[in-house]
Amino acid sequence: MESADADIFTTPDGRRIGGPILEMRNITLRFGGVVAIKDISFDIREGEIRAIIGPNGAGKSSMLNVISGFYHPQEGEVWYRGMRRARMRPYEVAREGIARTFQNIALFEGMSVLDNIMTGRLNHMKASILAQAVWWGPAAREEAEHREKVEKVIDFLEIQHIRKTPVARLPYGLKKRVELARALAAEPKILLLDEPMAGMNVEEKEDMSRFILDVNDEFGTTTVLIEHDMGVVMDLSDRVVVMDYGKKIGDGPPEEVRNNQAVIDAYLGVSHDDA
Ligand SMILES: Nc1ncnc2c1ncn2[C@@H]1O[C@H](COP(=O)(O)OP(=O)(O)OP(=O)(O)O)[C@@H](O)[C@H]1O
Repeated sequence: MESADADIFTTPDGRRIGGPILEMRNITLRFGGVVAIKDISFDIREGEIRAIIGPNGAGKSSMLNVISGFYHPQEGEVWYRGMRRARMRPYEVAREGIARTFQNIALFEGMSVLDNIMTGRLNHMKASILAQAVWWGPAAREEAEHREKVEKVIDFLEIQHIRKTPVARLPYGLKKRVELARALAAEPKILLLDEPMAGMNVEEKEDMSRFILDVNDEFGTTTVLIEHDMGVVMDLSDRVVVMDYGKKIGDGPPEEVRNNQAVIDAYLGVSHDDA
């Protein structure tokens, strides 16, 4: 059940869920004549794993792009940490603590894993690149601090063995893990994952699921994910928003959504009969 208010509670697996950290209020997004999102409202509570699902073209990526500041809705409000968010550019949203991964991996292929993850720290760098070049001493100190944060992420995601490897040489599943590492290196309050399991084999999915579950405990992060693998969504999520043709047709814990007739009709019924 969706609880009425911001009571703090603990999930069966021990994660503490707080009040809403992000609220989408009556969001409508149009591209010319196409209405990608139609008057959708939902909230994301601190510490929870919140999934957005729906058939192809339902508007999931558009919603993620509204959250990340890439798209600006024509109507509606985004409330973040109790305040209405002004229109912001993606880098400003990132600076406010919202980091994301992409459906198609967006890493620097020629750079090492470590250097890719370091780029996740850019928002935290006080000195400009130029200043860093000139004032060598402070910049070196700052770099050491960033390295420490990055090492924590590398340990957490168990990728020490590939830290020097150019990303281009990695198998797909590890690339996805490096993307997650880069997002985590930004120390986000909210982590947006766009199809984190896409293209992965079973073992890679299991690893990724474990990391997503543990991320809150380790870094205090709230996670929002789009995912097509229903098994993963049902296992991982605390609550699920279901979209279809830009509308919200379901919202609640996985078992509730799974039994929602509108959802079954639109999406789940045809291809999934897993218990
Ligand atoms: N930049 C854009 N310009 C025009 N139309 C767009 C744009 N982005 C999305 N749309 C349209 O908005 C609707 C929702 O698309 P969106 O990509 O958000 O769906 P989705 O649920 O993420 O789909 P998928 O699961 O296939 O990734 C679609 O009709 C799509 O064609």
